[in-house]
Amino acid sequence: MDNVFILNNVRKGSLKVTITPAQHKTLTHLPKRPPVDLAFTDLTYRVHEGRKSNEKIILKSVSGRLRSGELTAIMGPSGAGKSTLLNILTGYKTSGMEGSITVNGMERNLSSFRKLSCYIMQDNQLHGNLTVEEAMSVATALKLPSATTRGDKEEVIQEILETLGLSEHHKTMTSNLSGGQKKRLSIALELVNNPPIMFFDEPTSGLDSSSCFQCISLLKTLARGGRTIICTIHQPSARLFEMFDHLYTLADGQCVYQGSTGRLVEWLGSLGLQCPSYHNPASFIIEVSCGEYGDNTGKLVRAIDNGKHDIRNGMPFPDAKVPDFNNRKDMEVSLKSTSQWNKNDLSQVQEKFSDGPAKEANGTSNLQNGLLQYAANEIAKGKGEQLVVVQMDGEKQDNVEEALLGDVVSPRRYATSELTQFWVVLKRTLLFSRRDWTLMYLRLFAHILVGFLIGALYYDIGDDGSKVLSNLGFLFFNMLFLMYTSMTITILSFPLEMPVLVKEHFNRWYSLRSYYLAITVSDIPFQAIFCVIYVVIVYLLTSQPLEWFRFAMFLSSCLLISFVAQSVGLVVGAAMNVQNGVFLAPVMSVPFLLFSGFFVSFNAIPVYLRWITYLSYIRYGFEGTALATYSFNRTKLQCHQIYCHFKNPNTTLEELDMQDADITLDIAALCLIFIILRVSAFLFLRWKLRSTR
Ligand SMILES: Nc1ncnc2c1ncn2[C@@H]1O[C@H](COP(=O)(O)OP(=O)(O)OP(=O)(O)O)[C@@H](O)[C@H]1O
Repeated sequence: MDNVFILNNVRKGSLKVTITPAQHKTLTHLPKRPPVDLAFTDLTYRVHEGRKSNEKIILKSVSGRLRSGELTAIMGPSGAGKSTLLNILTGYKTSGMEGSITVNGMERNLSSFRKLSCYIMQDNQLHGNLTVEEAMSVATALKLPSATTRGDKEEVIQEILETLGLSEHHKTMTSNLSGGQKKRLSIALELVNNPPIMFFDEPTSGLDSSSCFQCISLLKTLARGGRTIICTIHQPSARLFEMFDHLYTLADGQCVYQGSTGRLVEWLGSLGLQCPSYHNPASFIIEVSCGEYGDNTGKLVRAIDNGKHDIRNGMPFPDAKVPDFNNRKDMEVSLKSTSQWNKNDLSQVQEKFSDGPAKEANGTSNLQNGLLQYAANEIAKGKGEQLVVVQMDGEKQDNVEEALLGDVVSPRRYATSELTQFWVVLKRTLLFSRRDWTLMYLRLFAHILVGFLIGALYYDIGDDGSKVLSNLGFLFFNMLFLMYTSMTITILSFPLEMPVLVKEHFNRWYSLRSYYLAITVSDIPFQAIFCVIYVVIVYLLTSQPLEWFRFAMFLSSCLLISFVAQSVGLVVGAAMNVQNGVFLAPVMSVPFLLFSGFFVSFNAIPVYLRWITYLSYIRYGFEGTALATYSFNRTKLQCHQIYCHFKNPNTTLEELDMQDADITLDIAALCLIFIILRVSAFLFLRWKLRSTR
């Protein structure tokens, strides 16, 4: 970032410093999007704690307006409800909310709104194994329509990276970027489709003062491009605070200030709260909200009408009295002042957007419309009716129709087809596997090492009639080893993907279906290769029958067991966190191991417990390998002792109650369990994504 900042605007008495980026960088290659204003009225958010009757109100009927072309800060003491408000405005939280949210004066359609907005969460949520350039390529491949040419995508990437000061680092791995660079990359990724509304949760957290300044000045530049930029921020320095155009302050779930940052001190002064000289106004409003100057929250909330008033530059302070909309005179006064505000707003907007000047001639503005609607509703409520009146500024309405209605008409939720999303996510996942070779080598090493160990332990026992019981132990161990290796890998790795998935899926990069398909398909070839290597080693070293069809059946059972166990890992990984999963998955497997037919034969199991054997995938795998080894008219085994009870393979099958078993059924059962588990994992993942919101 090489923005040069100029200081201006020295005012009488106190030094008033406005920091303005001297040189605006423009992003010319991004898709054109309309300016969008967001308003919320009487927003209440409740949660139930413990018992259902224990209700907690987090946001208490707050209202506000967030305008395009402005950088808005949502501030307040810890626990005031900033993140909650942001989560509601983004659409991340939807349940438990009351009140109305409008987009350019029209009731928000969440699905369309999410196409216009992006939410950049506090912890960046980036994949560390990609370079900046690769991460940007993935973002452009997913967020720009497939029709966009490769050249155009590259231009978009180059332009964004240059504007955000990341072009020097395009080959740097994301994990090696500094905190500020990671934040800029998060912004760059979302900027690809040029969302007109961008939400940031604590964009400056964890950054030093210089990076904070760079970050906020970047947000300011984005706002100056006509976007609506909203971020929560804890307690900015005076220098940062001055950079915000608009401040929305919460205290205890209520709005204590809404308006331009420049008028905060004056407004508080008018209410008898004098900000000490040389004191940071941002700190002062937080201190006031925390009650350090007495209990002023009620007074401030009433004065600002819980966010319905807006303290604008150059406008008289609103009457702290709440207008009575049943009183016609009050309503006329309010509407008159609103129309004045909007003329002012419009002239500001005209200055700001050289490419899209607002037309004063269009007259009625959104704020005025909001008030008109509010007034009409208030009057209607008095008569026991509910009116919904929506009037709009002509230009904005066109924009919204283009962006919102256009999207509603379009059946597509995403910029690209699900096939493209699948392909891009698959390629990205394979790239991670290539980059993260440690885990791959470990898995390969484990399969080879254990293969040789087992081969040495059970060396040459496969055709020995006196060692059939040991051979059955070998068959069972195979199941155990393949089950645990494939299951634990997924339990450990899948939940780590979750935060990035939440962000990317919420910001409409891809559908959950394409993502899930891609990540489930991506590991299957690796697991298959490891399994084949292991099976070849142990099959040969233990001298199992050297017939191709037996080997094929043996291998198929082993492969299916590892795929099914991997699916169990996916279900557990999708449904719970690593700690719970690591404990629960092996514990859950115990009944399946007990009822596998190795420890107790089917006929010896009490009738009321036999149903568990039908659910035990280990049983089908064990039966499959046992049949491959001893069924299909296998000739008698060699016997080097006086008497070998299991010399005849049929005796072994009888002992295991497998003489009537059919390997086709075992394979079919494993395939069915595999499909059921994969679908269940998808459903759990969908549930988890919804429940985290
Ligand atoms: N699901 C929930 N159940 C119970 N209480 C909740 C829930 N979500 C939020 N809260 C409470 O609501 C209040 C506001 O939380 P929120 O995270 O919005 O505050 P915040 O202003 O962002 O705080 P901070 O600046 O510390 O992050 C807090 O007291 C929090 O404990």
